[in-house]
Amino acid sequence: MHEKDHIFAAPIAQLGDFCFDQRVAEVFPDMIKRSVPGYSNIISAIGMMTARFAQPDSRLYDLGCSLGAATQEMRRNLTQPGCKIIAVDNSPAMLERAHNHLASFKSDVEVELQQADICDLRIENASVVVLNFTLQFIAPSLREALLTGIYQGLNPGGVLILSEKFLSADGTVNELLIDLHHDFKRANGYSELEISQKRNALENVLLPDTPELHKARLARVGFPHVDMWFQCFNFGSMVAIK
Ligand SMILES: Nc1ncnc2c1ncn2[C@@H]1O[C@H](C[S@+](CC[C@H]([NH3+])C(=O)[O-])CC(=O)[O-])[C@@H](O)[C@H]1O
Ligand SMILES: O=C(O)C(=O)Cc1ccccc1
Repeated sequence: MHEKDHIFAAPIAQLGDFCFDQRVAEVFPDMIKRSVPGYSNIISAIGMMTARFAQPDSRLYDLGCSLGAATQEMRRNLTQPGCKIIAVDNSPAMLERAHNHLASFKSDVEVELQQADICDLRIENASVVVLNFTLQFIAPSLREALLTGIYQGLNPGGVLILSEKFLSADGTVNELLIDLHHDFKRANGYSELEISQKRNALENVLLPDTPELHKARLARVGFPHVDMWFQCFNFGSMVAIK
């Protein structure tokens, strides 16, 4: 059903920056499953946390929704009345496919798809906010303002689920985790060329922070309860509760 990711399989003479265009959108489910250790566990847990944290008559946000995998899991696990899921991405190719993907499931929950820059979005009356591997693509200078907006838009008792690729503060461990991630990609059928070309394409685009920086920043914007709930190699997910 879904296409296999061969985007970096042949040598690319002028390797530009990685972007979420139509070619990436077409192979995205395969790409993310073979590239992000723990991705499917994190998606399941987003559903479980939705079941716990969704408040009646509130909004749930999926920021940088891509094809809507997290949105679908939130929708499937939502039991509170009067809720609406707002799924946002700035890539038209992703949003078009998210629309088709979400339309293929039956559900009574209202989902609003928005093409927008999440940094320009006003978050309101939120009980659940998901940033599933999206903050890492936002310019570092804009990250704190985005998180401040999320904190302010969350209701008391609301949750932010923040999944990211991390940098380890210890250089030796950092190298180990990156090597293990490359082993994971090899085991999933990616060649050395695919691994190195994608790494170069992501270099200026995906800028990871350390877990320590994430925690300090989440505390600074106001979250009283913050911790990592999952990590596999240099990928993981944090929870922040208001
Ligand atoms: N400023 C921005 N505004 C809106 N969207 C953006 C912005 N910058 C990047 N994006 C979007 O963020 C998404 C990041 S992918 C998320 C996976 C998904 N959450 C999943 O659970 O499957 C993560 C990855 O590919 O590693 C892409 O769709 C971008 O278009
Ligand atoms: O593939 C990688 O190296 C990653 O860091 C994960 C990823 C997954 C999908 C799009 C961009 C980055």
